[in-house]
Amino acid sequence: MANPLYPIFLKVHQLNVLLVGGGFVGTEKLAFLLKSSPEAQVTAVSKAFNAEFLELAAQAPNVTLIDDAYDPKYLGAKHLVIAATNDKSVNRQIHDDAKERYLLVNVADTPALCDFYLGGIVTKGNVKIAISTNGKSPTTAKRLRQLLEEVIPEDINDLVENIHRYRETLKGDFEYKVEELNRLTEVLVREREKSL
Ligand SMILES: C[C@@]1(CC(=O)O)C2=NC(=C\c3[nH]c(c(CCC(=O)O)c3CC(=O)O)Cc3[nH]c(c(CC(=O)O)c3CCC(=O)O)/C=C3\N/C(=C\2)[C@@H](CCC(=O)O)[C@]3(C)CC(=O)O)/[C@H]1CCC(=O)O
Ligand SMILES: NC(=O)c1ccc[n+]([C@@H]2O[C@H](COP(=O)([O-])OP(=O)(O)OC[C@H]3O[C@@H](n4cnc5c(N)ncnc54)[C@H](O)[C@@H]3O)[C@@H](O)[C@H]2O)c1
Repeated sequence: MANPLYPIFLKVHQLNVLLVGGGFVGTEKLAFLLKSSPEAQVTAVSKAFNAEFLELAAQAPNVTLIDDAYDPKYLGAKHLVIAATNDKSVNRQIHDDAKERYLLVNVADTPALCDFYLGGIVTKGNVKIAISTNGKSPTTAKRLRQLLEEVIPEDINDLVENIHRYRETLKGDFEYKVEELNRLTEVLVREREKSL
């Protein structure tokens, strides 16, 4: 089964996102984006915004609302585009205009037109896990997110912070640092193997 998706972790507070559509789906996409990245820079264009969308946007420092129908001029100076209107032909147009400009585009109602998917996201301090089902079952991505939120301990971040601090103290060449950090953390894998 082919699953060629390559996950990356975007700094959306330093990228410009265009979100078209301020209805149910637009709200869902904005909510998950802001949950993970509260300072995401988002320009939202829609003929109308629902109350929940307006409330979310009002609390976010970098969300700008534009009451208008989609126009290709809104693609200017953007890095990422999310099309979430309820008009398939408009969503298709946004896709085509974005591709013409080499922008990455997500069309919420048409997986085949997406350059990237938004995923289920688990955050525990500095640890972030993104989940996708290759576009096949968003409900499964949500359930896996909930499961991992439960089972991954909150103090996983203490481990990361401690190893980070130790890493900062390491002198020597790159090869030595790699060996030392691997030696130190080997026990994490070993203990797990023993308990299986
Ligand atoms: C993960 C999550 C992230 C987020 O939204 O940020 C996300 N969808 C979530 C929830 C969710 N979405 C839908 C349901 C209802 C049940 C169901 O269909 O399962 C539920 C569940 C619920 O709400 O309970 C309906 C739906 N979604 C898409 C379509 C169109 C289609 O498939 O054709 C339809 C049908 C519309 C219709 O029938 O009219 C499409 C996409 N949704 C994706 C992501 C991308 C694939 C991700 C992957 O690879 O798994 C992709 C391809 C594009 C995109 O949107 O990026 C978020 C959970 C976040 C969380 O809780 O942690
Ligand atoms: N990806 C997902 O997670 C997911 C989930 C459910 C539904 N969908 C699909 O997504 C689509 C959107 O559904 P919805 O429930 O959000 O609809 P909705 O009616 O709640 O919202 C649509 C929004 O698009 C805006 N809009 C319409 N035409 C526009 C234009 N030309 N320019 C700018 N804004 C415009 C409207 O003003 C409205 O705010 C549907 O096709 C639905 O099947 C996707």
